[in-house]
Amino acid sequence: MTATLIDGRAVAERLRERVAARTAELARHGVIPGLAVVLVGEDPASQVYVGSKTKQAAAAGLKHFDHRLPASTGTSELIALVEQLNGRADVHGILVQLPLPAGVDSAAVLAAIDPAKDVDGFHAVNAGRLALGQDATVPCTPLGCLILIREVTRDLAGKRAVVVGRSNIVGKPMAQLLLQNDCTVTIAHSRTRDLPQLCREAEILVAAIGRPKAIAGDWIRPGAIVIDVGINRTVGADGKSKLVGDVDFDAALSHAGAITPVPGGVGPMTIACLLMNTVNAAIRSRAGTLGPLIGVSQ
Ligand SMILES: Nc1nc2c(c(=O)[nH]1)N[C@@H](CN(C=O)c1ccc(C(=O)N[C@@H](CCC(=O)O)C(=O)O)cc1)CN2
Repeated sequence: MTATLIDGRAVAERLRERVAARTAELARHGVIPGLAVVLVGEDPASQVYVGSKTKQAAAAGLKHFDHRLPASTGTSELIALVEQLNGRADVHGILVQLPLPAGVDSAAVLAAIDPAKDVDGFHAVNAGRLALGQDATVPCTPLGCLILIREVTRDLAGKRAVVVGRSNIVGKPMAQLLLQNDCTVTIAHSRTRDLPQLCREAEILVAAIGRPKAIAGDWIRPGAIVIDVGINRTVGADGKSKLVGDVDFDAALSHAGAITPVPGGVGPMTIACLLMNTVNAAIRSRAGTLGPLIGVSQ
């Protein structure tokens, strides 16, 4: 068996087209969704991600407001900026790029974001609403993973899903989304016993551990849907820098039914979902007057 590749770049492009179309409709009502992007320090990967976010926001017709601050910026200064952005009518979404420099209290900064403008879905109010099955802004990476899974099958009810990784921004919300879709969900982590055997039970396997090729090919149940969230920079045999996922992709190809590549899988979906969340925040800000939210099911 050779797995079908799930093309995250193509799915993200289609989602961005839907975002752009909805943004154009909002513009006819005088609303331009606005995204404030806060980048602290000089982390090279963060600079690339933030650059892609602002470029893609502009291409979809959103406004973006860039705040690039030195690594020496303190927690209280950042909170003051967030509070100022909370008060602006032209800012519908606030994104604080992570990781923040050591010494900044990230939790305090994220907690300062108005939950209605929390387009990353990291605020406790949104995490709580998601857990309760209420209308919530869902973190971009797990939302992107769900959309990719639904590209393969809409028949999720009763499926055995294993999420490897228990972070607040990927593992836990991913598990909530799968649960909402009637999967039987297990979250595995570094203390899980017999991880290979647990993974072999998974009809849907989401790997979000941040360790290159940690999931071996023979851990994968034949025909499983494998979603690889890992983006690990390694050095290839040729001495060049190479991105690899948390799954041993080459080995997994002969076991999985469908699999996301790295790069070109989950990563592009993260940014497309951020744009979707921002447009949805703009729609919600006008309490029912601007029509439906962009959904995952179209
Ligand atoms: N505030 C946030 N910070 C971070 C988030 C987030 O969702 N919100 N997620 C990650 C980084 N991230 C977005 O910010 C992100 C990571 C990767 C990609 C992506 O498109 N990756 C490409 C490869 C790009 C490369 O060459 O490095 C791919 O997988 O194809 C997009 C966004 C941490 N911080």
